[in-house]
Amino acid sequence: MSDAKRRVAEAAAELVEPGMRLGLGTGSTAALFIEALGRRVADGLDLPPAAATSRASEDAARRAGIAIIDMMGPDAPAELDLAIDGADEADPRLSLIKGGGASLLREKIVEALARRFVVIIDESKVVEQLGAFPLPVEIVPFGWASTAHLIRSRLGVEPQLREARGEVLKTDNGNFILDLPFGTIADPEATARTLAGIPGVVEHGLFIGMASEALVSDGQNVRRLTPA
Ligand SMILES: O=C[C@H](O)[C@H](O)[C@H](O)COP(=O)(O)O
Repeated sequence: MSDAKRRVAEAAAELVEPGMRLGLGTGSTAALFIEALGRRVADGLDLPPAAATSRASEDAARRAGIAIIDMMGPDAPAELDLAIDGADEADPRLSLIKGGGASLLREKIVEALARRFVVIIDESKVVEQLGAFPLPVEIVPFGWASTAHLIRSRLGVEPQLREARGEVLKTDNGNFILDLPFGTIADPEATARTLAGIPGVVEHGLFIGMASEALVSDGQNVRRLTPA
């Protein structure tokens, strides 16, 4: 699917116009978008500093010659023109599961600022119902097992603490990730509300009502999807 990722990344880079305030996503597809955007910047596209959604994307943007906003400082923006990011699943309403790369919190903060949020995905990510991809949830480390118990009892799913290289994974924000293997999420809004009401949950990877459109590729063509 790397041809598909490259095609949507390049199509997304063509959406960028001079002066646009951008949000830069995270993950393998977003990384290809950042590279493609960097080539346009090298060719003279003039952009104000962009908001990156992870340390990895900040580094990728700097390598590509794209200036970055200090999102820890007082100049973090109130609005962006366009955010571009990948996703793990998208349903016909363009409700998304995100966070496979553990960056869902910064992604949600940045993408909520965007007047237009374009999702770039390959065909394998388009689903009728969300949930085959385990739903990532960012939680604070304090009491993480208690938070997992509450999630289990309120949602009937067995949370898995995410590890990487044999250690508990820490996000860019110093938090942990629980992955929730629902199989199917019958009511994403209700699931999102339940998770938001559990102490210790910082944010979940359901992005509902945020995406304006998706660019989807099978490796040959790119089609545009809007929320059903
Ligand atoms: O935390 C990571 C993000 O939500 C990614 O955008 C998502 O996991 C998709 O990544 P990829 O483009 O590598 O499949």
